[in-house]
Amino acid sequence: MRSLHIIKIGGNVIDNSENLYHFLKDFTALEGDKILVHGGGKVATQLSETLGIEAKLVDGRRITDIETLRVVTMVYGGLINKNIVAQLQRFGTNAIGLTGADGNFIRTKKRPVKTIDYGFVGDIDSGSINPENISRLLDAGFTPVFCAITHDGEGQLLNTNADTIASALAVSLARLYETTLIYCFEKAGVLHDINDEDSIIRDINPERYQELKEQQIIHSGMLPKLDNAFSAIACGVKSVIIGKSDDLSRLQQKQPFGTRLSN
Ligand SMILES: Nc1ncnc2c1ncn2[C@@H]1O[C@H](COP(=O)(O)OP(=O)(O)O)[C@@H](O)[C@H]1O
Ligand SMILES: CC(=O)N[C@@H](CCC(=O)OP(=O)(O)O)C(=O)O
Repeated sequence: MRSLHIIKIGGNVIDNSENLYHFLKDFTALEGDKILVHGGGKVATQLSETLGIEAKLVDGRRITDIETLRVVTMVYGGLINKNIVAQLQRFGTNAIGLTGADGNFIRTKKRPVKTIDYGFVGDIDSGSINPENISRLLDAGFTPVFCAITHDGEGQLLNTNADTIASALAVSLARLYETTLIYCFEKAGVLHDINDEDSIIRDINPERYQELKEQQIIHSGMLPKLDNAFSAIACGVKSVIIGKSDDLSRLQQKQPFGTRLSN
């Protein structure tokens, strides 16, 4: 089975042009098939506020009314995606920038209204992704770069969390590839003390995860990231790593890199 790396970068890396430059250079140097997934929540929040549209997030998920959908489509599908693609092309990666609507790669369902109406937010289910289609792109020599925009198949674009997209792609492609999912962000990994970059927790299994949650060592944005990560492992993804975008080259050099999750 061929190996595949699915790497996700979040808003704090994208927002810092120097960090983004180094990350994309190291991403290019990584050998073998690979897919990049990017968020950009921080940039979307900044632009919303500039435009006088209040940004509302509940449990890390953006309430996406029609105005906000316009903003995130422009920011994720346009500004950030095309900027990343152009930079990758400069480094020699033949990147192709995609929303989930392009090629019908990721079809989602609008989140049903329960206690909260999230608006135009799309949830991924088991039929959302066709791995054979994505595999064809990889075989043709392209490196797909997915943003956080998906569609419902009936003409409606939807906003979908980028961590969730990365995890769902990894699960779906695990049928065809030996898949490694890597979440890159601005810290060195899951830290014992969030203010101490040397306090990396090298390995976490589900039992340790429970303890770390109870001790409130892991909180906020790290909770959905780890929930996504453990569900990916449970569904056949070979390994999940959470680490700093600046340290990606360590992977190629087989040096310790971030936090590794295991069952
Ligand atoms: N134990 C921990 N180690 C590292 N980060 C943590 C931890 N617990 C909570 N976090 C928080 O999780 C955040 C990462 O989640 P998020 O902001 O969703 O990432 P992304 O940049 O990928 O969107 C970090 O910026 C940090 O504030
Ligand atoms: C529904 C939902 O919350 N979508 C996310 C998509 C972007 C994202 O995930 O960006 P980061 O990875 O930078 O946080 C949002 O609009 O914030």
